[in-house]
Amino acid sequence: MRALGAMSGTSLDGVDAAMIETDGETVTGFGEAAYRPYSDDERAVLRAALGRWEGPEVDAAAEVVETAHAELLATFEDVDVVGFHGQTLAHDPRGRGTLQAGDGRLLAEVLGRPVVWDFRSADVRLGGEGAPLAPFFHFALARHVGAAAPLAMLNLGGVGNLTWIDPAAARPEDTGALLAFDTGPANAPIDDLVARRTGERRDEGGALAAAGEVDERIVERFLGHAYFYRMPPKSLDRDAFAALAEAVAPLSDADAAATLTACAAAGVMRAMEHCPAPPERLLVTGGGRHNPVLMAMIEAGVDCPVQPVEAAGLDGDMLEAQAFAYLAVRVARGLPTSAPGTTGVRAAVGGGTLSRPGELVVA
Ligand SMILES: Nc1ncnc2c1ncn2[C@@H]1O[C@H](COP(=O)(O)OP(=O)(O)OP(=O)(O)O)[C@@H](O)[C@H]1O
Ligand SMILES: CC(=O)N[C@H]1[C@@H]2OC[C@@H](O2)[C@@H](O)[C@@H]1O[C@H](C)C(=O)O
Repeated sequence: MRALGAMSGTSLDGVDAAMIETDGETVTGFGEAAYRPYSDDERAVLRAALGRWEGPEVDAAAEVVETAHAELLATFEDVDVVGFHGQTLAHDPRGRGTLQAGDGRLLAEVLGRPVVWDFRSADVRLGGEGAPLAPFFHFALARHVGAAAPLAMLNLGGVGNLTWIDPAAARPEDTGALLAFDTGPANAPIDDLVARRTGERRDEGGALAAAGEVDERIVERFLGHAYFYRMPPKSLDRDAFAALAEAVAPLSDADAAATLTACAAAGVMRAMEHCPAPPERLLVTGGGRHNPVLMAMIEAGVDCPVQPVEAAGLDGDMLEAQAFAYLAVRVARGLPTSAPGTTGVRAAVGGGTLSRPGELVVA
């Protein structure tokens, strides 16, 4: 199938969309990709809805998400199925659940294509974390690149997530094939700091962090957070570490950026200790791989080579969009998308709702 995936990540930068060819098991090809940034006004609407479960802010955010996706996804041709992640506004799997803004029924109508959406709710209902979901795709990619030994994949988005993969397993849902979980906050606290202090959107190339000194006491206190004592699988809300912003408030811009970057790296180092066997290499995807200071700190703290996914011929800017294309095909085929090793769900489950054009009833 020619599947189109779309991801609007926790960094709130914009929508990534990418085509892949797959039967939901093997990836047979990669296709075009496109990106649509949110305008400052749109981003403000999304930001105002973060942490909310309902109300006018959430409705306004959903409209922004739907409009941006409709514009971007309509530019693709020959699409058999769309995987639409939406924008996570709130994530509390052990409490109120998980909320991704954007109605897939509406998108199916507008695009005239079947759309798979709401990927996380079923997993949460069955006792899972609802995240991360990219690991089943990471398993397919490990096969695609011909990995012969266990490897790890790290996504450095707003939040970080790690997947340890045994490519010798027959299927991703098999016991021992995958271990996945969120490592901690990654770029989100850095982006928020930079926005507050300088009005910029990110610490371009890690320049600010490179000019600062890490406050090790803050990093140590950060690692004392209960999250790091939980066994994986486990997942995080974007703003779960809000206290970090207060901790670095007294520091200079550069020292604060360096310290938050060190915290992101420290979360990854802790995470690597959970790998069931030493990985041959750590492949890094997501925007954080463009930050050389963050990459150097991670490299200094783990025992295996650390490389951007491009070293394996993959596209680290589009990998999550591709993941939701892949997962859409799995849902369409009735295959599972998460398992006890990836989300802690009680049994392997296929999460996602398939909506076809013509199903939407407007009251
Ligand atoms: N050149 C760069 N220099 C420094 N940081 C960068 C650069 N490019 C991207 N980033 C960081 O990467 C972030 C975007 O990463 P990405 O698109 O992977 O996140 P996301 O998909 O929104 O998040 P998540 O994976 O948590 O859902 C930016 O907000 C920024 O912090
Ligand atoms: C609830 C939610 O949207 N989680 C995101 C977030 O961003 C990174 C990390 O936290 C990961 O758990 C997940 O996204 C990726 C795409 C995933 O599900 O694999």
